[in-house]
Amino acid sequence: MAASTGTGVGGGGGTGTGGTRKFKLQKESELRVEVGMDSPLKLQLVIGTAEVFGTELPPMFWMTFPAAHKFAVFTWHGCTIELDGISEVAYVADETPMVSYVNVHAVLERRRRKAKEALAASDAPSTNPPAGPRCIVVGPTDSGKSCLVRMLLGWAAREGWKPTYADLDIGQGSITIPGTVAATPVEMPIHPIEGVPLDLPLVYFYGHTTPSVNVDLYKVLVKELARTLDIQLVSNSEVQAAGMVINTMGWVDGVGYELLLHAIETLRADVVLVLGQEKLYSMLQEVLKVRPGVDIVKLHKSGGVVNRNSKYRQRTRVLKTKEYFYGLSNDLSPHSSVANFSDLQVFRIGGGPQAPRSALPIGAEPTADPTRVVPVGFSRDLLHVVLAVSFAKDPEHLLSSNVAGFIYINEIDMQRKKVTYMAPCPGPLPSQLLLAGSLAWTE
Ligand SMILES: Nc1ncnc2c1ncn2[C@@H]1O[C@H](COP(=O)(O)OP(=O)(O)OP(=O)(O)O)[C@@H](O)[C@H]1O
Repeated sequence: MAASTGTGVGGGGGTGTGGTRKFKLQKESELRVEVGMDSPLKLQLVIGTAEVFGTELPPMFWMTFPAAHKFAVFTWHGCTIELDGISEVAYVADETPMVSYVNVHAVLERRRRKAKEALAASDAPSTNPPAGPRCIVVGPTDSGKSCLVRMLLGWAAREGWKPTYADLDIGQGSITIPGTVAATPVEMPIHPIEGVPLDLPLVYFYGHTTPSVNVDLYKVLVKELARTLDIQLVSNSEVQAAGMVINTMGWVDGVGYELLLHAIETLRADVVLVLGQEKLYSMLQEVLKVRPGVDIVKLHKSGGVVNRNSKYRQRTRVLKTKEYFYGLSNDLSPHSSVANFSDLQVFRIGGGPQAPRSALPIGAEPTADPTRVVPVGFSRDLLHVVLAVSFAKDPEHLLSSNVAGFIYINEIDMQRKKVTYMAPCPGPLPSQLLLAGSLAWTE
């Protein structure tokens, strides 16, 4: 990708720059920015029109992007952008894959219209009603999947659709906290800083940030998510016609590849967008040719996508969890409560012997059952752990139930048998059934 560094006007762009500076962008170019690690950066659109990953910027309005944020401001027709604050990187690039991305949007748009017309014409409920496109975005880590997903959702919402956003990325997912698979309808373009507005998302708790910890559990949860979405979609033709945009993990080899195929099949994706990897594209083409009606499209990775190291990813995960309780700019006040150990029941999924040795064939070793629901006693091990509050009515349904939200364990008093926890809002918890994984965070 050719990149013309900083068409700075009266201040200059480039690396590690501070102060106020302007950038003039020609049509179909973008300003790529990496905010400094320690302080936020302000940005405003001075002239013309521009968008950040599918969401239009309001004119003459300073927006504050948090420290370490990486993004691009793209313009279809030309614009002038002003920055104020420290940027590690800020340069203008005139070669982007945006035209190919918007062409995909145009195809999805036609399919939505067709589904809407077909739904309007069919008066009797059917077991296989016409549906909008189910588009899944796949590719290795840091190939720009999440940003493409945002753009496709944003462009659809701008046309008045309400597509369903499903996020299967447990490492860097953006709907609630890491360690979950989730879905939510998107009614308006996703805010470049605040993210998806959470209008009762459907969330399943996996509890870990890598799928290899419990591959079977991950598959069960994706299946449950798909099943519940199917039920919801059938009763709402507007959402049904708008279809889905699905984000996936960047793990595309071995078990990761198997999980991708599982997701494509389980969520019945019919448009597979492969970002930035020829090998993955060929493999999927070969495997999916037996499934007619599935289009596989190869797309270029943007030259602007930034590689994030494991330290950066870990930091993002902590910030995302913190944001759940405190809000993006510390604008929420989480509530602290004390409960008796006997008031709450904590469980973990996975582990424990599957069957007693006596019930197994001679010579066979009992293996851990990855989907077994195991009670967890209160101990200091639960200190600083994030627990999910399940919607399950009883422990038998914990595996298949979605969750209402999360609490954080601040203190465990083993002598008085009391636990102090933080919840996003006051009042009793919607359920006493809690799920633990390996998600923890020290304030
Ligand atoms: N055109 C661009 N200019 C500047 N930054 C960009 C651009 N596109 C993406 N980025 C940034 O690059 C990083 C990686 O992009 P993104 O999150 O979309 O990748 P991903 O494939 O979803 O990664 P992962 O699989 O690891 O979650 C993000 O911080 C994103 O904001």
